Amino acid sequence: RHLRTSQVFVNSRDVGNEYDYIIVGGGTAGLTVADRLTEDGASTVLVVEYGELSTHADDLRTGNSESISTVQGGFMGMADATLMYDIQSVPQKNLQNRTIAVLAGKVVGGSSAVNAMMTVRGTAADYNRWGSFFSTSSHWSWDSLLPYFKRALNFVPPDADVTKSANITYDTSFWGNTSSVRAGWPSFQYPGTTAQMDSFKGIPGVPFVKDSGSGLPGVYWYPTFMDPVLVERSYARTGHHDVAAKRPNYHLVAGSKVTRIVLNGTTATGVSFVPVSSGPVANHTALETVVSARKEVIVAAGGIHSPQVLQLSGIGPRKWLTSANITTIVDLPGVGQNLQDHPMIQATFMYRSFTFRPSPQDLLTNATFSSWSDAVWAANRTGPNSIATGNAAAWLPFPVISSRAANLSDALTAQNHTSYLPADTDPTVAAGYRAQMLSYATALAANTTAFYNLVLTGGNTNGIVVDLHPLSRGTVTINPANPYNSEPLVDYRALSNPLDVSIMADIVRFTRRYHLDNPSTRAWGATELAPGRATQTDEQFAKYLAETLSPSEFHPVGTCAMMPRELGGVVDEELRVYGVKGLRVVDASIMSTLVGGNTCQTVYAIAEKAADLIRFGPPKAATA
Ligand SMILES: Cc1cc2nc3c(=O)[nH]c(=O)nc-3n(C[C@H](O)[C@H](O)[C@H](O)COP(=O)(O)OP(=O)(O)OC[C@H]3O[C@@H](n4cnc5c(N)ncnc54)[C@H](O)[C@@H]3O)c2cc1C
Repeated sequence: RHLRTSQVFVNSRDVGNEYDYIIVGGGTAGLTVADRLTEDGASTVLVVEYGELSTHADDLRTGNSESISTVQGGFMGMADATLMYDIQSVPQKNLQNRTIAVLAGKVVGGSSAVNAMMTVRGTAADYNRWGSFFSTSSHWSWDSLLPYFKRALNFVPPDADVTKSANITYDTSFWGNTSSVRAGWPSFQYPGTTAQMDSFKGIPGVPFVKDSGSGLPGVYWYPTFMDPVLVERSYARTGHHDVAAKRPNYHLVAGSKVTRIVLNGTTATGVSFVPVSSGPVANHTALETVVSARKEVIVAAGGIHSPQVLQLSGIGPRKWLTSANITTIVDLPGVGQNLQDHPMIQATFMYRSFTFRPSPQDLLTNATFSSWSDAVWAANRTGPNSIATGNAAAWLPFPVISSRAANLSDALTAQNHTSYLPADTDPTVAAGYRAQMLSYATALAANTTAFYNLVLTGGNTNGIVVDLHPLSRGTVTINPANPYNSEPLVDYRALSNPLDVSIMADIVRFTRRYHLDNPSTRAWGATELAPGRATQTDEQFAKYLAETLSPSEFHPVGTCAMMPRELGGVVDEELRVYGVKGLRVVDASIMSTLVGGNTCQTVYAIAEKAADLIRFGPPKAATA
């Protein structure tokens, strides 16, 4: 059975024996790299993807299911179980043993098919930090990534009338216009959103930034991963797969799980995969297909599954591999360590006198507004239904939100960092953690890294704030009881570094200040619903966070970190796996430290840069 084009297969029988490149995972990064590598018309690429190609008849123009293409609300994809992996974290010791849903997209397009479409970058300091772990002349820096951010997305400015009425600012010099992945804007904004942004002027020191792509922290507008003409999600499948699938040198096999990278000694020579439909299988089963890579294997299975694929292939911490009965080919202690994600903290406020109309709540309570909204959507796909999760937020440095930035910075420097890692952590991984914490200690006291995120929706209630740089580090481990047929064990190790409580407490305290003790919001009459005024001290916050914290905003990174090997790194600056020839990792897992923003745009930029590293090698200055 062939799907859509002759290059896309659901049956391994149709796959060739040998390709120049094999890409494990047809997600955000994998499809970007595949598109770029096949642009020359000559290099042959096979993408092996666990999920299916969405061929739903919901949308005849793009073949996407409505769960994927619908923009409104931004959450449809993640609520569709057919598109998501079914993973629960291990019980979180510091969160009253709660388990947490680990969300990741399982479909051609990966998590870009199901994400909330917020199109943001981190700050320049976040990207410079990655390079700083190598040298001052590293080619991983804001300046060297900016061209790849521009290549990654095609920015389409917002409608002139909406721009004017909502006071949207942007600067196209930070954007490109060539990619088939679009950064678009809804054709409507709620007036309360602009008011909520302006109200940050009531707090001294809050920066306002003209464009979300400028690498600066502050309050700003940002676009949506959306095709502004179709008013549908724009993602790696529509922007890269659909482009590459027209080329005879691009093949993708869907519904196929890579079980291991095939190694000849310590050289990657291909991959082995099995049909997902076959259910549980033993390793080296008769069902497996082995395909050879003439040049390279590129692992792009995402922050949760890339470390799993490496570990199943014998590349990882020897102790974990031995316990799962897997022969160690390369003892690489960092594989699956250093898990980071953005914790979401509940801080819920409700306004009694929010007079800005219409507001998002009117969609539910005002029949006239909601009928108008449906009518303009039906007529020409405009109006409130073109908003995903919103386009405005505050991304603030720690000294802006906390009076104890210098104290917490000193406390972080003075910590015995290793004591907050699992007891058997390899010394190289511990050294990398220490380097990260020292870098964060500087960042906590500086105005260049955003720690605080509050999304502004224009409504009369607001409930979630995000810690953009948690200090705690988790793990992703193959399940020793059944490594080939179970999802990996994901342990966020939430709040394992106790300073996270202090930082998150200050994040909530600042949110209180914004809503309750701010001349610009006073008239709105905010009431605090959570945590409630009784929660004041760090100790009280520790209890509140244990009860309510979600350690994930679905942005897992760091598990195949780009760091020097002596700092527990898994890949070098060219994203090559240490100790293995012909093998790279290209996806969210290579971020050594989280960026202060949702991760998808950064993944696209990493993948664009990786495609150049693969085709042309490192930039000239870096090799000189
Ligand atoms: C629910 C949700 C909401 C989010 N919201 C936002 C947002 O609003 N804005 C934002 O910027 N970011 C958001 N993100 C994060 C962002 O989407 C991800 O960081 C990014 O897409 C990750 O890209 P990736 O290439 O690393 O992994 P993915 O895009 O997840 O790709 C990995 C691919 O590998 C496949 N795979 C895994 N294992 C195997 C295997 N063994 N064999 C074959 N294939 C395999 C997977 O099926 C998947 O297709 C969100 C993520 C989620 C899950």
